[in-house]
Amino acid sequence: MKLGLIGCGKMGSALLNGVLAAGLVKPEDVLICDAYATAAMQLKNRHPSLIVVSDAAELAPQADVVILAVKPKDIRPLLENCASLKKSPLWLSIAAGITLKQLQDWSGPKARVIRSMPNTPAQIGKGYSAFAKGSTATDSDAQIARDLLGAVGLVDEVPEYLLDSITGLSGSGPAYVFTIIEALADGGVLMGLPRDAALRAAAQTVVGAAQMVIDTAQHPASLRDAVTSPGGTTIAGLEQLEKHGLRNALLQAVRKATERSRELAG
Ligand SMILES: NC(=O)C1=CN([C@@H]2O[C@H](COP(=O)(O)OP(=O)(O)OC[C@H]3O[C@@H](n4cnc5c(N)ncnc54)[C@H](OP(=O)(O)O)[C@@H]3O)[C@@H](O)[C@H]2O)C=CC1
Ligand SMILES: O=C(O)[C@@H]1CCC=N1
Repeated sequence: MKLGLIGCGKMGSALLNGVLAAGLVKPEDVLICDAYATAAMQLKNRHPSLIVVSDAAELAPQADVVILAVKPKDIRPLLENCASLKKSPLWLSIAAGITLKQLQDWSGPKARVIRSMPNTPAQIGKGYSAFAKGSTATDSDAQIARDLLGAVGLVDEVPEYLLDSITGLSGSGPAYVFTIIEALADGGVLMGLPRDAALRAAAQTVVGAAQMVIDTAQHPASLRDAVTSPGGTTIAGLEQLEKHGLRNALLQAVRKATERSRELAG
């Protein structure tokens, strides 16, 4: 399979680094391009066998599958520019908000399109992605999306209407969790821990707690109860989280981000 990547920015490079690390494709079978040439060269420096081409119109006919990793606003002109090419790849968009109907309208009625939403932990094989396929895409196209996204973490096929909420939760979610880790570490510093020790303790606590949710399949509330001794330290901390609205802050973050994803469709 010849894989193309259009847009070698933060998410495109995270995804490609993850796919290459997983060994799903060889770098010599991957074509890349970016409007900002330095972005493509940074990837090329890391994986010298990657093939750098000048633009999407040059890349698309040479690839079987193309990951579209440009900003939502750049998708339409890019696809319309490629719609008249003789050979069309399977388009795998990761753009927030851009719908299957838009992808199909802009790429032409025969084009095969998939809309997906990965997240940056894909870079280390710990991503979460969801995708939905367009009406002309086949089951084997869905399998390709499952293989590519699955090479860098967990993946689910979902009805398209769920993808904005997925974007608000797991697409944007790493940023919420980074903020939580930073704030936990600040708390440790406030209480006298050296900064590096506080950051290490905070990050590993988040990793461990998340892994327990996945491995034990227990409800988070039940796992939390096991930490929370009567009259102990944890309940004193939890009281403050409730008082200062952490739970509602996270609910509202996912709600706003989901609404923003819906707005991005225009
Ligand atoms: N960042 C994240 O965590 C996630 C992002 N996404 C989605 O991924 C997409 C990319 O986001 P992100 O990586 O953050 O963005 P970046 O801005 O980091 O990367 C996009 C790159 O694409 C380039 N580009 C724009 N137009 C073209 C074109 N026609 N041909 C080739 N390259 C082009 C841009 O160049 P220039 O800057 O010169 O325009 C830029 O270098 C977005 O649609 C976003 O919604 C999805 C999941 C998570
Ligand atoms: O902030 C954004 O719009 C992108 C989409 C999901 C994560 N980052």
